[in-house]
Amino acid sequence: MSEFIAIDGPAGSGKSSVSAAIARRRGYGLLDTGAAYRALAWHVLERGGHTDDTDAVLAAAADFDLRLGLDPDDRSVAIGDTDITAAIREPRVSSAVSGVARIPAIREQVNIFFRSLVARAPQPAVVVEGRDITTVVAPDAPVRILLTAAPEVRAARRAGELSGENAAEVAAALHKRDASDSAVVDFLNAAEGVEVVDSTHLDFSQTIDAVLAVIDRKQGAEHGR
Ligand SMILES: Nc1ncnc2c1ncn2[C@@H]1O[C@H](COP(=O)(O)OP(=O)(O)OP(=O)(O)O)[C@@H](O)[C@H]1O
Ligand SMILES: Nc1ccn([C@@H]2O[C@H](COP(=O)(O)O)[C@@H](O)[C@H]2O)c(=O)n1
Repeated sequence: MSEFIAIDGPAGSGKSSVSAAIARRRGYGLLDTGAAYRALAWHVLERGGHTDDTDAVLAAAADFDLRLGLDPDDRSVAIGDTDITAAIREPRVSSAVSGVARIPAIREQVNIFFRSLVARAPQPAVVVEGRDITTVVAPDAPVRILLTAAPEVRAARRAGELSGENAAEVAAALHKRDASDSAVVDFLNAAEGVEVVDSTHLDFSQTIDAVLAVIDRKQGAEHGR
């Protein structure tokens, strides 16, 4: 049985990039749970629907052949035979995704999918990153981390990735998404037993080291090392 390494945090906190680096370094799997929500949002839009329309989201979810793996070196996402790896990162999907994430039945459906992926994983552990992994998906995971950074730092990092986008608009969209998402699950405050790593004053490499230090300490305690 593969072990959960649960990492939550707000948008742009470094969850995906830091988790991928750690999974590669340790030979673990990587599960980007946000990619599943994004894929469903893309699917709703592709069917001509709107993610504010609960019936349209539920209908899309009933016909949702998501292909999402655990290989940190293969971050591809598909629905059936359609590769949507790049499409799910487009601003139109980022703006729509909170609409699918607010629906409890959708959260239950994707959580069943996540748990079954980890249960069948060939790796000894899977780094699972998202918003509710430490609290809902794997509240008993031996390693639970809230990765955060100051809002203006997160916005600047995200704006730095998106060439051609207006920095103020990128920041506004990121904060709007956090506001919508945090009304559904609390990923701004650490639940009991969850360790906080704040990367506001850390560079990328220092952040990886800080997260690895928590993982090593928690796994050592769990396995009596
Ligand atoms: N400590 C850091 N210092 C500098 N840049 C960082 C740091 N951590 C992450 N980054 C960069 O910040 C950007 C956002 O990181 P990433 O996409 O991993 O965040 P995320 O939490 O997964 O965001 P989202 O939830 O919006 O998908 C990336 O370009 C990443 O390389
Ligand atoms: N555990 C999760 C993960 C994600 N979401 C929703 O998906 C959106 C995209 O996530 P990213 O990590 O790719 O930014 C996010 O804004 C949430 O709406 C979620 O609800 N729970």
